[in-house]
Amino acid sequence: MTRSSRTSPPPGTPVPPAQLGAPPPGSALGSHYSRCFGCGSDHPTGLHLAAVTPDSTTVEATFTVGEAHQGAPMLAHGGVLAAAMDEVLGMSVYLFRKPYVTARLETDYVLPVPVGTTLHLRAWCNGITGRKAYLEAEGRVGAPDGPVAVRAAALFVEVSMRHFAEHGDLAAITAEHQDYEVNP
Ligand SMILES: CCCCCCCCCCCCCCCC(=O)SCCNC(=O)CCNC(=O)[C@H](O)C(C)(C)COP(=O)(O)OP(=O)(O)OC[C@H]1O[C@@H](n2cnc3c(N)ncnc32)[C@H](O)[C@@H]1OP(=O)(O)O
Repeated sequence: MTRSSRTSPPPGTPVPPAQLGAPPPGSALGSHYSRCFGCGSDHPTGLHLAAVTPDSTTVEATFTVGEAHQGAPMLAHGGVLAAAMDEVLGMSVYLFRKPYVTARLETDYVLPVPVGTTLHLRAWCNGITGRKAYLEAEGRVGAPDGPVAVRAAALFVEVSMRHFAEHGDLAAITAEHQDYEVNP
């Protein structure tokens, strides 16, 4: 895809290996928050993405475009597709066992995506330097090797758990995240 220098790792940056504590290959990845628009099971109109990691460093998920996701009649809304890409990108960087947030998200829309289409999503990390993680994702139509409909590249920035405590809902975080200490 056409990526800006802001979502491309500096030349020579290695692809990070699987982290100690990452889910083993083949694991299903749970939701990071039950009311998340992307993956939360309690979100009434969310995307309900459920993902697996085949190798502890990349993420795969499927997303079937429904009538609630339309922009033009019976075609997926681009912002919904970007949200699905953001979610799988976020899930993939979460494999590195640190909290990150999206700082920049670039999206190429390659094919129109009709309602009823199942997109096979995949996301992976191209490199991490300091707090910055450089990620990429694609969505393919109908099968893991189907035609590419959407591509995305992103810069995620590592934050401390205080980011979520200061700007969000500390009680909701602690209720669902015993894996992170909020005030380390
Ligand atoms: C609930 C509990 C969860 C627990 C943990 C589990 C999480 C599991 C998540 C799973 C899935 C998530 C789902 C999708 C993820 C979202 O959608 S996250 C929500 C959307 N994103 C946001 O709200 C982020 C809002 N932005 C910010 O808070 C701040 O701008 C940031 C991104 C934290 C950066 O601020 P900062 O910490 O002050 O850092 P700053 O020094 O400005 O930048 C650091 C570096 O990044 C660069 N940078 C920053 N922004 C940009 C940019 N836009 N373009 C290029 N470079 C940039 C800076 O130039 C700097 O580079 P260096 O000088 O170090 O070379």
